[in-house]
Amino acid sequence: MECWRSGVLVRRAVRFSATSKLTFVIKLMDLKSSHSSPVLTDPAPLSKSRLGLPSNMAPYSPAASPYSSSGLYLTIPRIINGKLEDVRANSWLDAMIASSPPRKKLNKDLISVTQLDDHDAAYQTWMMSYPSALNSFHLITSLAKCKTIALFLDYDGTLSPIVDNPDHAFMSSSMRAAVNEAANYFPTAIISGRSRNKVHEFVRLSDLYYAGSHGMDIMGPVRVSKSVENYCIQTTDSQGKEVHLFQPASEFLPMINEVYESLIEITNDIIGVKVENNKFCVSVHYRNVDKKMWDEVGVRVFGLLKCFSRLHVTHGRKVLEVRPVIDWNKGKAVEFLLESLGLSQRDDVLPIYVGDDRTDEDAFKVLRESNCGFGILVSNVSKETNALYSLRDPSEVQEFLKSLVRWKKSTELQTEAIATK
Ligand SMILES: O=P(O)(O)OC[C@H]1O[C@H](O[C@H]2O[C@H](CO)[C@@H](O)[C@H](O)[C@H]2O)[C@H](O)[C@@H](O)[C@@H]1O
Repeated sequence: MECWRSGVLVRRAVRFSATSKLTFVIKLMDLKSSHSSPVLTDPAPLSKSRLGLPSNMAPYSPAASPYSSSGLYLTIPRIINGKLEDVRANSWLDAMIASSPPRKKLNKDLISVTQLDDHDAAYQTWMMSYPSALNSFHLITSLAKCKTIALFLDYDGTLSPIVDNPDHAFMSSSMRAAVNEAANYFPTAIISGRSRNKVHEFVRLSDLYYAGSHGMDIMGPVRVSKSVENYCIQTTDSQGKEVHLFQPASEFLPMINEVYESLIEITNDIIGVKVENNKFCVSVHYRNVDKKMWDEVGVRVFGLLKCFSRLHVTHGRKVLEVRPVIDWNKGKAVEFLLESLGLSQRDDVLPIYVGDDRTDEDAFKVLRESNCGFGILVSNVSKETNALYSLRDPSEVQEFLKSLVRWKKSTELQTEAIATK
């Protein structure tokens, strides 16, 4: 594959795969020319010294990249001996299938009783390690006693069910009411892979915080914490309220737009592909693509990305996510929001993160490792995870949120009764 020269944007014909024998005209960037690019010459956009934040906000380290420098191999997590391990895969298709477990639509007419039993047995066994947050509710509330719960919620697959058309992933009004009530009682943030504006359009609630682009676009409270303040732009939200905007990947914006245009161009002949601009990242959906063409989608996306050394691809639910290679993710966003809210490093705070996707694992891991809160994985299939508890689907998430509010109201009533005695 050839790229462009001397930092000048040119269009070139690129042969993507020997099998398809198709030639596409796309815009590409030359790694060599990167030295003359204002976007690429800068060091990583977020560095320890520049941000002045703890080591957990350190810049991206190539050694930690899931991709080799050649871009030919990627590491994907697989369950080996019951543990999450990185294994190398050189097949796009393998990786895409491995990281996109099928949505479980049980058609009992088509699935044999044995298959159903096997699935249920595996799920029940898995739930012994990741118990239902509903069944464990008393344990959870005993942990939360005398503490402030901070709620972090993923959007797709957590607050809205997974649907074929990403533009139609609407939240039910009952879920909206449950989230709204929860936000009245607990500091609450939505952390999504979507652009912040888009997830806000879906949720349409004002009393919570939003982090879009997998945490790379955070609108949070104006906070006294000096450590985060310097990296934020003070602005006002749609209600005119003063807020802080934190966008650690802002210098990637031109590159992301460039790649977005190219991805549309190189995939427009594959039926079912949808390319979504999520501001600081781009999603290439293949949910509606014939399975025989998944490989081709991967070849084209990874082929294009070879020419963008500062972008990489992660896997979501039947989606390839193109992202800047900075050490920033949903886990970092949780830490940042806790810090902004004045809730970090406090024994009287219990952060709870609810999510369904691979990208949510970063947040689960942060909570698990800091030992200050926990994750709840939304899944109706067994999966290796850093979460502590599980919920089957968004309807159980809704029930969990309502239960938390009921519990909080009753503890407040009890406190009031004691105080008036
Ligand atoms: O972090 P999230 O809020 O979970 O966002 C992750 C991606 O979610 C969306 O895609 C997923 O949901 C779609 C709607 O149900 C579904 O069609 C798609 O197959 C899923 O991957 C969203 O469209 C992506 O941009 C987000 O990155």
